[in-house]
Amino acid sequence: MLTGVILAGGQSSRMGGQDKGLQLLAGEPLYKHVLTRFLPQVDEVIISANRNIASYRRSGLRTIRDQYEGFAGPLAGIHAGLQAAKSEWVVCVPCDVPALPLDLVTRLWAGKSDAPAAYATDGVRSHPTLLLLHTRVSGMLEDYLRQGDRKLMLFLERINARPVSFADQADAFRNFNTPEDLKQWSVT
Ligand SMILES: Nc1nc2c(ncn2[C@@H]2O[C@H](COP(=O)(O)OP(=O)(O)OP(=O)(O)O)[C@@H](O)[C@H]2O)c(=O)[nH]1
Repeated sequence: MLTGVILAGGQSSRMGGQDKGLQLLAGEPLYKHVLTRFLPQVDEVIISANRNIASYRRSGLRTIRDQYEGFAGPLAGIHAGLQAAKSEWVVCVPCDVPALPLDLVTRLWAGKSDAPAAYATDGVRSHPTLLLLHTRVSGMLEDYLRQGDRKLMLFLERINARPVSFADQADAFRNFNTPEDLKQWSVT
């Protein structure tokens, strides 16, 4: 069994504070585009959010809040996902990558080798929020967060996470941070 977690609990400051996952793209909330491509790859999807919980729950999906208050960043959402998962392995994706690879999970799974985690790269940049990880790293993550550390890439280095290249589909990582990004999508 594999649990999928959509990370949708950020502040969306570059989106003017408007919840990014709920912004409309082609008439559908951004997170729903992600869900369409993600759901067939996992057994269950959980939404990790910090506000507008009722809107996310309307999708019928289990929606959880971070245990670390105050928008602690993606690692806090990953932590909440690891706590909530019923499976040993969890795969996380951000709510703002509507073209995410359809073979994301298969390739992360193959690329992790014997490591407890694997994350995507587009051949140039790392995309650490597209991440497969084993629940056995929960304790380490909890210690890390409790010490006030928030840097996702640094944590992934500590647990020896493997990068997995998706250089053949770099466009799949296009994401949305500003209202202009959303407008651009409709014209391209
Ligand atoms: N659960 C959870 N998810 C988060 C948190 N911070 C960011 N995310 C998610 O992680 C992904 C990447 O976040 P960013 O785009 O870097 O940050 P953001 O806060 O959403 O947006 P900015 O404020 O504009 O940087 C997005 O899918 C966010 O929704 C958090 O504190 N908790």
